[in-house]
Amino acid sequence: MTAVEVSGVSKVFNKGRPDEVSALHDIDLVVESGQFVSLIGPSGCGKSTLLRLIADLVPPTSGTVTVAGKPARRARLDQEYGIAFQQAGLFDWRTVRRNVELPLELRGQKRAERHARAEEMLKLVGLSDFAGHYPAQLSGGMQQRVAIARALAVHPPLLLMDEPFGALDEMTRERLQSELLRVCAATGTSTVFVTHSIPEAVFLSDLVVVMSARPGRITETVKIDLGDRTDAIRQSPGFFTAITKVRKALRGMETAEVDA
Ligand SMILES: Nc1ncnc2c1ncn2[C@@H]1O[C@H](COP(=O)(O)OP(=O)(O)OP(=O)(O)O)[C@@H](O)[C@H]1O
Repeated sequence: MTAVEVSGVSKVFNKGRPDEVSALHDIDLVVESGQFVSLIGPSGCGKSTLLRLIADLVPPTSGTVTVAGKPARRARLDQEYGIAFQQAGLFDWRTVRRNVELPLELRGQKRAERHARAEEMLKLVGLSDFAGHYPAQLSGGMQQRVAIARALAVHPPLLLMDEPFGALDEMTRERLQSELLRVCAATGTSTVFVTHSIPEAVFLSDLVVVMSARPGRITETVKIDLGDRTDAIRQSPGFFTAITKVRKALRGMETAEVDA
């Protein structure tokens, strides 16, 4: 089954008003089960809007969005996906464990079950020792890991992430990228990931979707075939070749030479 299917989707904000914005035009996108797909493109090209459409946080003006074989609204109600945004969005007054338990509480899960699942997720992101801490006692990277643990707590088949590592330093960012891939592989989760970073998109993805400036369209999808993502991959010729390919696609120069 496909994880996400976006067909002929356009989005116009404030339609018919002077401040009308055509944010997305005729988007077709398929994310296969277990695939990691990144969205990249210039600021304002509609990456976040596309992610929000998949999450059913905004409705499309035209076209259809299917998640796990269901209309986006049904998928949202069934909690078919987890979301993690740039700000970790944790609740300050809840401990780390109780932040991770929140989506399970909303599902009406029993205390012991919630507890066990939260422990399992925190172990997965390497934060077992911090379960009783409050978010303010953690670094930004640790808070992001809690947000990822929370997004994964209900074992959603799909993870939607909007620049989750944007505010982090380069070393932490690279470490979390590797952790995220490990967690997704362990749980079989499909991911749609918005980023501004070409190396990040290439390192993480099976497919990098390149979008053009407003109204956002998909101009190219670049398949990334790098095998196991060890740290050594970041130094490999294949990694740099893929980066150049995405950069060319972003510049709209499929054939011309550009500096790598
Ligand atoms: N709720 C809204 N109401 C009106 N316009 C909106 C709304 N949300 C987004 N837009 C507009 O839609 C366009 C696409 O915005 P979006 O946030 O999706 O872009 P983006 O590619 O994620 O940008 P960035 O890379 O800067 O985060 C922008 O012109 C933005 O102003």
